[in-house]
Amino acid sequence: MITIKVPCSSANIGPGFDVLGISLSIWLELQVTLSNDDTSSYPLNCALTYEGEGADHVPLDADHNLITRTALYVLRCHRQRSFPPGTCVHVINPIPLGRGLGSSGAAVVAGVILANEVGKLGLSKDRMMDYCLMIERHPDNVMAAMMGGFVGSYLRELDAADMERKEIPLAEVLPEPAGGEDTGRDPPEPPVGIGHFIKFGWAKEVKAIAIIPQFEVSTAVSRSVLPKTYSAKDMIFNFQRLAVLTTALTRSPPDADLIFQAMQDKVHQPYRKALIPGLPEVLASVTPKSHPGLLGICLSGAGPTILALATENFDKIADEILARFKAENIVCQWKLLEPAHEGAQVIHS
Ligand SMILES: Nc1ncnc2c1ncn2[C@@H]1O[C@H](COP(=O)(O)OP(=O)(O)OP(=O)(O)O)[C@@H](O)[C@H]1O
Ligand SMILES: N[C@@H](CCO)C(=O)O
Repeated sequence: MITIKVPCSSANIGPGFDVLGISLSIWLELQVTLSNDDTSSYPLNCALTYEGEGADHVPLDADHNLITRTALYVLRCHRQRSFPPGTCVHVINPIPLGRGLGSSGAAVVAGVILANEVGKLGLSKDRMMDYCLMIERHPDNVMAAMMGGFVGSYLRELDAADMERKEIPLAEVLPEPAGGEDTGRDPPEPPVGIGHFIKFGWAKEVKAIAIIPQFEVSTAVSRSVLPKTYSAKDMIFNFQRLAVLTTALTRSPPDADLIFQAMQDKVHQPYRKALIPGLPEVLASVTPKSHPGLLGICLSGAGPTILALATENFDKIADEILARFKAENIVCQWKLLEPAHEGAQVIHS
């Protein structure tokens, strides 16, 4: 059996919109077997089963599921028209969908690795990232999920021909149904080296409290409310904090006042409050003074999950945030998470 494990991730960490991501300890798992079973009656030759978050509505045929559609894109770029006969994939997904914990990023990373394994493609993690970035076009979640830990990344400026390939509409990269219009043509291959990254340190005492509301905000909707242009003042506000934050989070013991201020943001959070009732009040509800141990608080990815970084007092910090959401009639669960420094893993057994 081949086991593929991909961590969830929290993107932005306040000022680092589309730049920063941290992978965290909730793991999407694929259990993959290549057997003599006849899978020819399944779409694309792949028998897919699923348990966990999204089990009641995630598509379960390989033609429509994000993980297998992603895998098929990579296979077709390598002139393999479907999965090898006898492919069975069981998905175990504890990552809540559409909550800002990188569920789609994990699914895309898992799909690319699935293709690499069943297609015996021998791609490096760096090259697999290019395929991920053709699908999830902002690098923060996929880079953290693939590489692990606290990661900063940028997309390289591509030359005109590569840029054209990179900007091919998503519907052409990832048609749905995936096998619906197999024209026999190979799909657009990604340019090489689209995204570059660096792993930052992470002070060992810093843990992540994820407060997860019981409603979904799709990333596409949450991006559609953002402005197209920003004032120099707001950009400089974020740049100043971003530069300080990436080092502040490596220092032991962490400086709570420095980190709290460095996690403020003027680029995405203010615009997303319309989608997340009570967001400004939640973000203002805990400070290092009111809740010792708290380092900083922000929206996780595109929301609605709230990420609070802290060294202690986890229950009290979570209780306060839960109470603020409750005042808006929003029920949440919360989890204490650790960084997943290893990133995506493949285990052969
Ligand atoms: N395990 C999975 N299997 C199939 N589809 C999935 C899986 N995980 C996520 N998806 C798809 O991705 C969608 C959620 O992606 P979306 O980008 O909106 O949110 P997110 O990735 O959870 O949050 P964020 O990007 O803010 O961290 C789901 O509605 C579903 O279509
Ligand atoms: N940087 C992205 C992360 C969500 O996928 C955003 O905030 O829209």
